[in-house]
Amino acid sequence: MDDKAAVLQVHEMCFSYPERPLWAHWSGTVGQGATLVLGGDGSGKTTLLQLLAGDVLVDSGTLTLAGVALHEDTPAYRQQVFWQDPRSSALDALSVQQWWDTLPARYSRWDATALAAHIAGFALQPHLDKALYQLSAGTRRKVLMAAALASGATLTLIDEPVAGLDRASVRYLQQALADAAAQPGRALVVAHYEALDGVPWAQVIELPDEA
Ligand SMILES: Nc1ncnc2c1ncn2[C@@H]1O[C@H](COP(=O)(O)OP(=O)(O)OP(=O)(O)O)[C@@H](O)[C@H]1O
Repeated sequence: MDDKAAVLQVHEMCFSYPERPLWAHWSGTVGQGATLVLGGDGSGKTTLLQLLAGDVLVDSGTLTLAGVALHEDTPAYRQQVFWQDPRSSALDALSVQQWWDTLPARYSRWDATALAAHIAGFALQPHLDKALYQLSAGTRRKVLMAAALASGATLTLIDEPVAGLDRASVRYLQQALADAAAQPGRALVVAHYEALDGVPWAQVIELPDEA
């Protein structure tokens, strides 16, 4: 990819867990549009999203998002990222609406009109006053993805988007991802264990299976 078109540049990234090396001097770019991270169980998809988010720090190497280097200005880098681990319990006590209400102050390009469309598209209206811990895994994912898509964040990271989703929601997600990916200057990175049809992927990053 032409580096000038890159939203995110990764240079010489190294990262290992104890006894599990994952990245050794990897360089690459993520451009505008939708990127699929494809890999089986344990291949490192979630870790890659955490690294790109600046949530887990690289052992060495640099990540630069829209001109901001993570190691030089970590808050400014993270400010441009939407990342919410679907397995985290950090938001559990909040209702869906309470959590969403915190987000326009956090994301300068938050799109309330898009959120209203995602509520309808994912059939979330009956769940807005429920606490996140009360939601099924599929509904919780839809709540996270509605926020991710509406955030307008320069880099939006989504892990395992279709787990627990009904067919109508998967169809809506494909369309909503395509629409978000068409927004200028926006990169969406989606991790999934197999190809996800119906999304115009600009790029695929394939991870080798766990040895
Ligand atoms: N905190 C950790 N400490 C040590 N090893 C870890 C840790 N988190 C993940 N791993 C290991 O790193 C590898 C990649 O894990 P990761 O969760 O990133 O993969 P994944 O592709 O998202 O897998 P899955 O789809 O099963 O969640 C796996 O071998 C996993 O066991």
